[in-house]
This record gives sequence, structure tokens and C-alpha cells, in this order.
Amino acid sequence: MASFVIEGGHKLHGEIYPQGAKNEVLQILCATLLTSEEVTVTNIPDILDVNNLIQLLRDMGVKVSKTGIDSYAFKADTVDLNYLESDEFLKKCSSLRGSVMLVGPLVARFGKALISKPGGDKIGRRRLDTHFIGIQKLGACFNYDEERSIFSICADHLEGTDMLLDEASVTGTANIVMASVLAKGKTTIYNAACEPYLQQLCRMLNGMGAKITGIASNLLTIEGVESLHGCSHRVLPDMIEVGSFIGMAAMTGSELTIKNVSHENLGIIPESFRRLGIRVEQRGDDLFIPEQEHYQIESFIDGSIMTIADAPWPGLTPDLLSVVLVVATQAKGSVLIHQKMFESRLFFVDKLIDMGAQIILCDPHRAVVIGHDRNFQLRAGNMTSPDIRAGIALLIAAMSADGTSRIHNIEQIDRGYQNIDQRLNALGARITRI
Ligand SMILES: CC(=O)N[C@H]1[C@@H](OP(=O)(O)OP(=O)(O)OC[C@H]2O[C@@H](n3ccc(=O)[nH]c3=O)[C@H](O)[C@@H]2O)O[C@H](CO)[C@@H](O)[C@@H]1O
Ligand SMILES: C=C(OP(=O)(O)O)C(=O)O
Repeated sequence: MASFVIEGGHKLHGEIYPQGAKNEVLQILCATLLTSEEVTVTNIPDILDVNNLIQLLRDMGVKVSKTGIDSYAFKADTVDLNYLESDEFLKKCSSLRGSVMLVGPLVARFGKALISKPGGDKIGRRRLDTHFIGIQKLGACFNYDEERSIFSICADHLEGTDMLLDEASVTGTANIVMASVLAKGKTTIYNAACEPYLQQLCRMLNGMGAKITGIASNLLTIEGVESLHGCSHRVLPDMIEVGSFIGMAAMTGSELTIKNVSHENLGIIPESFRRLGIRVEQRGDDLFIPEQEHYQIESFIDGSIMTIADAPWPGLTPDLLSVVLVVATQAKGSVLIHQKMFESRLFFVDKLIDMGAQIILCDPHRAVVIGHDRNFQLRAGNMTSPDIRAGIALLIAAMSADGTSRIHNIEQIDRGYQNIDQRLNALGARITRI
């Protein structure tokens, strides 16, 4: 288990480029299984989750070649379906969340899929009903081996149908879309998730010959086609990294330019930080965050205390609430952070409380933060990162704290943030990896 040692109190200065979006690329990598032709993908981040999924594709027989610093070519002309039965495959699936999206493409192209319970952050219940109900509606049979925690799906062929998802699940929608592009006839998916990750997946699939309309809405219509062909695809900048850098700049009182953010795909993210009083200036496709000694949380128009809550797109992604929460600890004013989706994502606030933050954890979903207005600095801490986003929030806290902090289990941070210590040190941070 590696750790970061962070000397707090150093301001950042300069420009930073966000990496490619982790949650998009996990979908895109799975989609390469839908054709026997070559698919090239650029702007792939060099992070643990992505590298593990690329290795899993290789192990399945997909020909993978690295064609540039952040680009790869994939050719799934032969896939070893027997490998899906192996203990090694099942073990690897259980180490990352993205593996669940192998199901849709595998069943659509090969009529068979097998995966173990996928990994990912331990942030509360993460059910998969939406995925499997949807794929069954397309005509597949489904079995769950409770003892071995293995899901298996088979289908002679898939038939398009109308479905209303029980929730707008991100990876669930991706799985069902990838299954239905090769189904016979028309599928409609209502209450579909429509995060930019999914919009990008649908655009890529259309580039491969799929017929998907309704992209960016919660009603997708898919006309099944016989087969798909190769394409090239570029991954968008990671909007969660962009949000993390906005929060980091504000919390450390730094001036920072976040380059090439793809502003049109950030949705409500910049506005959510503005509601905390942070100045976020759009300059072309960059975001400029000026140095700010103080920032004041807005109230609602009627004077009541601000709530920041997550919601399916175009609402605020739950993946940024931990960052919003930590940034609020140094603001002037109070805010209720309401994490509606996940049940165990706010427990890391205990660590912030140890560092001197004023937070009341009301229940597993809600925390009230009473900002210090920088009247004193957080104290350095010794902590363990429970999940990827709590990890970056603790790193931000440590960077602004008085003294030297340690964060253990930084593999959690590495899962989603490329080379984060070196990139931040280049801006003036003092982070050592041990
Ligand atoms: C690899 C990947 O892409 N992971 C993302 C994906 O996970 P993932 O696809 O696993 O998350 P889901 O969208 O399925 O759902 C996340 C949680 O929110 C709940 N839920 C979901 C939809 C809804 O309308 N109401 C509701 O309460 C679900 O019950 C679940 O507990 O989407 C999550 C929600 O944006 C993000 O946090 C994850 O980073
Ligand atoms: C929850 C996250 O990731 P995963 O779904 O891969 O666990 C995340 O990216 O914040």
C-alpha cells in the first residue's frame, strides 16, 4: 500500500491539462468488442482502472497496440470465449467496476457473457438490476450463481423492444445500448442515463455504423444493425478532474488555468462551484480560477441555507460532492451536502473533522458544513483513502493544511487520477510518494 506525504500550505500556480475521462473510456474500451475491425482510441488516461481493463481485453484475445502516448488500437477479431470461464478472468473482473460493461458487447456479438461481481469503489450498495433486467428484455437468459457471485447471460439472438429503466444507471444504460445496437429491430430505452460518457459512447457506436437517435436525452432509440465496423474515437477531458482542480485552486488560494476543458460538456459543474463563491472564468475553452482570499457560499433567493445535491445528468455528478464538501470547509457560510445516490460516500468527513473542519454528519447521505472563512488552517492529518473521490478530497485538504499530512492507500487515487503527484508538484505542490 503506497502513501502520499504532503507538505501543506503551498500555493499552486500555472496551467494544468485534464486527462481523458475515466468513466467514458471504460465504456469505449468495452465497445471495441462489438466489431472484428480495428478501433483506434485517443486521449486514454494512464490510470489503474483503465490499464486493468486494457489488460483484461488483451487476456481475452483482443489485439491491442499502443500507437502513441495516449492512443491505442484494438482489434477484436478473435476473442477467447473459454477464457471467460477461467478463475483468472473472474478474479480480474472483480477488481474494477468497468468490467461490468463487457456483458452487453459480449452477449450481442457472441451470444454469451460471464462476469463476477464487479469491483470499484466501496461506497454503499451498487446494484446491477438495471443492467440485467434490460438485457433480459432483449431476449437473453440470465443466471446468478450466488455462491460464486457470478452472473451469466446467454442468447441465441437479441430482439429489439421498448423498455423503461427502473433508474438512470450510467453503466447500466451503456450495457443495454451496447447490447441493443446488434439486436434485431428497434429498441427504445426510456429513463436512459445521458452523461457525456454515454453521449460519447453513442456517437462512437454511430461512427461504427450503429443507428442511435436521441443522444443526450433520456429517450434513446436504436435501430439494430447486422454488424459494426471500425472507427476512431477521441475521449473527452475528464469533467471530474476539471471539478477537482477548480476545488483544489480555491481551497489552496491559488491561481490556476485548467486548459481545454470542453466547456460545453461540463454541464452544471462550473456553476456549482460558483454557488460556493468561487470565481470560475471561462476563457475560450479554458477555465481560469483567480487567487481568492475569501469565497462566500450563496444562500437561496429566500435566504435559506444552500443545498448542493447530486442527480443524474444534467444534474451534478455524485463524483464531485466529496470535493465540493471539502472546499466548503474554508468558505464563508454554510451548506448542506446531500449525497442522494450512494450510502457510504460521506463517512470520510470524520477525517476532515479530525483536521479541524466544522461538519455535522446528519446521516449517511447528508452533511452540513460550516465554513471557517479561512479563520484558521486545517491541521495536518494521517489518514487512509477510502475511495477515489474521498481520496482526492483528502489530498486537497492536506494541500491546504498546516503541516505535513500522510494519506495511505493512494492506489484508490491512482485508480482515477493520472500521475497526480507529479502533475501537482509541477504547479508548486509538495507531494512525495512513498
Ligand atoms: C465506471 C462508472 O462509470 N462509474 C460511475 C457510474 O457508476 P454506476 O454506473 O455503477 O452507477 P449507477 O448510475 O448505476 O448508480 C449509482 C448509484 O446511484 C443510484 N441511482 C442511480 C440512478 C438514479 O436515477 N438514482 C439513483 O439513486 C443507484 O441506485 C446506485 O446506488 O455512475 C455513477 C453515478 O453517476 C458514478 O458515481 C460512477 O463514477
Ligand atoms: C465511483 C467511481 O468509480 P467506480 O464506479 O469505478 O467505482 C468514481 O469514479 O467516482
